[in-house]
Amino acid sequence: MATPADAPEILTAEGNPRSHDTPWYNKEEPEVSAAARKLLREWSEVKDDNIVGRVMALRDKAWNVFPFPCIGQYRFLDLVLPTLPIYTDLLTLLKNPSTNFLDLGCCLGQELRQLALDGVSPSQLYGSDLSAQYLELGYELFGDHEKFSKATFIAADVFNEEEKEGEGLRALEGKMDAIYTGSFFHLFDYSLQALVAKRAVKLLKPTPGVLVLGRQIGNAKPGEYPRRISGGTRFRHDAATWKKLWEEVGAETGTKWDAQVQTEEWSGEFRKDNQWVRSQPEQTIRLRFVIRRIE
Ligand SMILES: C[S@@+](CC[C@H](N)C(=O)[O-])C[C@H]1O[C@@H](n2cnc3c(N)ncnc32)[C@H](O)[C@@H]1O
Repeated sequence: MATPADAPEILTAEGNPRSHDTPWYNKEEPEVSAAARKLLREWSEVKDDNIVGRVMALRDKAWNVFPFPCIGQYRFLDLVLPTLPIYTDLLTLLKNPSTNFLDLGCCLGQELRQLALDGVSPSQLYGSDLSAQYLELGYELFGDHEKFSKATFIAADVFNEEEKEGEGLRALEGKMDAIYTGSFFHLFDYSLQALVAKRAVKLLKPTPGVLVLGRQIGNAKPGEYPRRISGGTRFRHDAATWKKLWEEVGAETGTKWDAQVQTEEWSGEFRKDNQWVRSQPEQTIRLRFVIRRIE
């Protein structure tokens, strides 16, 4: 497998990564998608005229927690789960009140709010993130402390193996029917991704049919690529390496997984000072996936 450690990163964060001059901090107003507008209007009862201001103010608070490109570029409003081919079936599954859904690395938790708007009971919805501040900012963005109080949010490090029984993510082990991971695996190198996948296997009910869903950035030339903010690398998959990781995880956990993967080319361009700027290495792709336990 290629390891393009010398692959050019088009943009890096130099100096203070929280500076508003960081390449992926978009100083312009967000173009809020129709789907995100609908969610903010119908779930959060925000008036149309107030949406952009609310999103910009919230983005700056989230940026100060950690300057992820998805925060700087307002991608915390992306609603990807409803675009997965399995979404209608997922809603049908979650009509059963004994089923549970976890968004792992949920950040502000927009996908969970969409599920609730689409009729899933908040008591079946779980979100987890390293940052308690992001979880709190999610309540602030969606204005739903009360309305969403039956949902469960857990601030936890997915790699923390020291949790006591009944605490943190450990409290959810064996309880989930589906786990969503949006722009999450791609934060880590290959060996850490394998650990996340094994953690997901533990969090799911120990039975065929359970699902791991998500999206992430990859590369047609799969391998380890340098991180832009902190040191180290993150592994960029193509469909074949992503499937292979799940084969390996299956072999190590005594399970078997069918991975359906869609890929598309993606330049990762964004608006910066009225220009389009490339943010990702050559041959970057986006992957959307539905991974189902079959044994
Ligand atoms: C790029 S954001 C993606 C957010 C969201 N899933 C989405 O699709 O919009 C990645 C999220 O993973 C969280 N994260 C990073 N490392 C983590 C860890 N070790 N354990 C749990 N969450 C982590 C970050 O705090 C951040 O909210």
